[in-house]
Amino acid sequence: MKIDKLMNVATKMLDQAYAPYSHFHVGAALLTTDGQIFGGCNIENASYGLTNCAERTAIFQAVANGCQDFQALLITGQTGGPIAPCGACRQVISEFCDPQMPVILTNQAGAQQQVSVAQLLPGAFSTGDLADDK
Ligand SMILES: O=c1ccn([C@H]2C[C@H](O)[C@@H](CO)O2)c(=O)[nH]1
Ligand SMILES: [Zn+2]
Repeated sequence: MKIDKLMNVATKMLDQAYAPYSHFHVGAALLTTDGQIFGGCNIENASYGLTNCAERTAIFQAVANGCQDFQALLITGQTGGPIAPCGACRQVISEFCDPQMPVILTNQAGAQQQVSVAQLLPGAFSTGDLADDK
């Protein structure tokens, strides 16, 4: 897998982050099954709750460009250890990525931890749960 390439893209994304409130920059890089890479950064708002995380920016960017098949996601930030995606991102990742897809959690100091989508959000609410009600 192109982990080095994903790390380069995610690291470049740190410079695009719009984070005037937290000053905490996050970058993500999403690899499609056909080999394209979509980057994402966090984008904050004066109405704090409207903030969009780097992971969701990358996924939405890919979907808006016609890609919904993914093989890996890498996330990086200025954390002490591997960065931990928030609950909202875990839910959105679960919507678009297979439970077994690798997610590589990193920081800028060289930490790297690989987990699966299922490990990030065990028992995720999904489209199948909606059908149960009908
Ligand atoms: O995995 C993460 C964790 C946090 N953030 C952003 C949201 C906010 O802009 C800032 C501080 O929470 O970092 C992300 O983009 N991804
Ligand atoms: Zn998030």
